[in-house]
Amino acid sequence: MTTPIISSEPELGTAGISRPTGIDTVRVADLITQLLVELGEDPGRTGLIGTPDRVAAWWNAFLSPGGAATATCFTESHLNDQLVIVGGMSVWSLCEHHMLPMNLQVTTAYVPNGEVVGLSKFGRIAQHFAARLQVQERFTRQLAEHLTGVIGREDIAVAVRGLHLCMSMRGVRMEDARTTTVHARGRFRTDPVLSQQFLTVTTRQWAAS
Ligand SMILES: Nc1nc2c(ncn2[C@@H]2O[C@H](COP(=O)(O)OP(=O)(O)OP(=O)(O)O)[C@@H](O)[C@H]2O)c(=O)[nH]1
Ligand SMILES: [Zn+2]
Repeated sequence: MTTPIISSEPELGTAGISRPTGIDTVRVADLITQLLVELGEDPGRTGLIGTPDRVAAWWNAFLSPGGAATATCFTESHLNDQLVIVGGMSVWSLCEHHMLPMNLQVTTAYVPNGEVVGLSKFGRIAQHFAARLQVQERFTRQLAEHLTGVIGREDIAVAVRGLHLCMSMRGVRMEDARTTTVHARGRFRTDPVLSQQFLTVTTRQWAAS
């Protein structure tokens, strides 16, 4: 039987936002020691002393990066037709098929309607959804769906450009491959001008980076 590439749906929509944080670092360090042995290494040699603890600490930090997926909003009653694009955000996640890093460059956009969202929150929310074993497409959708809840309307667009180490440092070994995913909702689906403005700004930012 073929294993589906996107095989699981660990978190639907905005559900599961308060994921349990913290792992058993002692147990994880012990497992890393076992892995080193299986890989033919001597976990007691000088260079590897402390490695299992460091790896366990890294997993702990990766899975619970701090910062909730909540957003601070400010009333701006006169603002109801401006396009706000926050780009240049870069987060690291782990591909769930190979457990190798993927770098995700994220651009988000929305149209305020009497309220603006604190800009840093777009980055924090992106970090929140990156801090797990992921696939880029699911990350993109989770971010868009969560932001829809934050602004209380559907007028959200998210574009992500991914560099997958499983595709560049191993396997097919294509170092320049980049994957682009776009999730447009509300007016970003129905208004071609808005959609075009979003894509133009996004692609210009990516070209410049
Ligand atoms: N759609 C999608 N695929 C991904 C993502 N990250 C990794 N993959 C792919 O997951 C697939 C796993 O394919 P498999 O055939 O099971 O694994 P594999 O033999 O290691 O495949 P190769 O990478 O081609 O060597 C690969 O094609 C990866 O490129 C992602 O974020 N989204
Ligand atoms: Zn992979």
